[in-house]
Amino acid sequence: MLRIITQQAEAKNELRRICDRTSHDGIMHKEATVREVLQTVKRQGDKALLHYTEEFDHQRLTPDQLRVSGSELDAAYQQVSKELLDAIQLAAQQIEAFHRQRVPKSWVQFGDDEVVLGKRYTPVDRAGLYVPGGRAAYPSTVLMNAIPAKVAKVPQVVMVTPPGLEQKINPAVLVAAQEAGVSNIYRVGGAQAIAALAYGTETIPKVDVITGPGNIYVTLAKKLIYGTVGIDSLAGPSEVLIIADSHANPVYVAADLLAQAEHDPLAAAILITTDSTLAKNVQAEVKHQLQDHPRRELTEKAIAHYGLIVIVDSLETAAELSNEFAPEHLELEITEPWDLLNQIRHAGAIFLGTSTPEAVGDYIAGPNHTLPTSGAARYASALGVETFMKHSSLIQYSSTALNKMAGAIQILAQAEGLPSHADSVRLRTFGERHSD
Ligand SMILES: NC(=O)c1ccc[n+]([C@@H]2O[C@H](COP(=O)([O-])OP(=O)(O)OC[C@H]3O[C@@H](n4cnc5c(N)ncnc54)[C@H](O)[C@@H]3O)[C@@H](O)[C@H]2O)c1
Ligand SMILES: N[C@H](CO)Cc1c[nH]c[nH+]1
Ligand SMILES: [Zn+2]
Repeated sequence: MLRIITQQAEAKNELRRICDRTSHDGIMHKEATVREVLQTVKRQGDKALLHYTEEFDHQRLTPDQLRVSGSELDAAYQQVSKELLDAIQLAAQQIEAFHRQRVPKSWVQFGDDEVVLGKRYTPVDRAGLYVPGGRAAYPSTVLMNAIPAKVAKVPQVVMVTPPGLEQKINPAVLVAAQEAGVSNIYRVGGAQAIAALAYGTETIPKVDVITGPGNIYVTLAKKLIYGTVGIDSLAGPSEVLIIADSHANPVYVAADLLAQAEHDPLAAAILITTDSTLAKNVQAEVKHQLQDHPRRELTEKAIAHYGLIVIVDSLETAAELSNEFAPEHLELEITEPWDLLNQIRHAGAIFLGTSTPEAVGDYIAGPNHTLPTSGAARYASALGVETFMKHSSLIQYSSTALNKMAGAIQILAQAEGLPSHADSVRLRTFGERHSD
């Protein structure tokens, strides 16, 4: 049952609890498991991957099965319908068109005294994509991760994904990977896959950056491994927060809540509304739509633990509560969504108006669906081309410019107790060492 809350203080507490659901005490024992998995893969390589795949995915693999073979990749095309291939290709075009619009560009600026400053963008050498595959297959996530990497011109893009039942990865995932130019695919999921990409094993190459969403184990592994390797963001169990007024359709609102809840028992689905009738209708509609739901058990779990309806007195209050939650997806199902937009400060992706279900963004609109969750939208953003790039600062000084700045540099260096810093400037300008 989706609960309805009317008290602001209670709503704030509940929203905090839901936001923190991936870090509360009950989850901490999972962190211990993940730490052990990371250490064991670091020490034992492929042997550990096979061990954990048997333990967590219940699949017994041989070392040569870790890498998906060319014949399996070819066969995948025979196993997807023409309609599915067309949809994958359409989504790929839309995602590529969106991501090509804002490719970071190197720049230089010429200032006074022949000073040149700038930034030079370069791709990472090797990227590793995590494509989830525990409770659903995600060909859309392949595209959302591989296409920005390709646009960034990353020379080598590899992918990991859970082995699937009977060692068979969903063929749509394999087709999407080929359409998007992934060079190698490895049959391993969970924290062990993240460890393999971060440390490298006999079969899987060590990468420079790991991107892609995943469940709590994957997300904890990314958090713990950061620094050994770059990561995109903490894109964990999905969440949606919908702000709706009396004009919203309860049938659509309920469907949009369930569309995120069905991802994971740890998914979150929240409605904040100014209309108490809508609240009751959505509550009834969620119950109705769950009746024949093919993923009823897990969706009901998410709704029961991390589902919520809050009734508020104004859209301003709704925006304020939403900002505190910082949702992965925010839907504005209100008559004037653009008017409320300037009050929204934190959200991974914002869907405006009643004809924009979040699923449009999951599959086809073009913006990336790999988004920060559990409050990370307060400081992080959607995956993008820039995730696969870094920039080097460019600085060139003439002797005139150096002479002008020499005094200030030496004073700062002395204040920091770093005499050689001061010398490196003084020797070029006056020719005396600090000891002279
Ligand atoms: N935020 C985003 O951008 C975004 C996008 C798409 C999907 N998602 C999320 O991705 C997740 C996909 O989850 P999933 O489970 O379907 O697939 P997944 O691939 O993320 O996780 C499956 C893996 O988890 C590991 N695992 C399962 N139980 C374990 C246990 N008890 N101990 C240790 N490891 C264990 C297994 O090795 C398995 O391969 C969902 O939470 C979904 O909401 C998020
Ligand atoms: N809603 C997910 C991000 O939380 C992305 C997705 C992929 N396929 C379906 N949905
Ligand atoms: Zn989704």
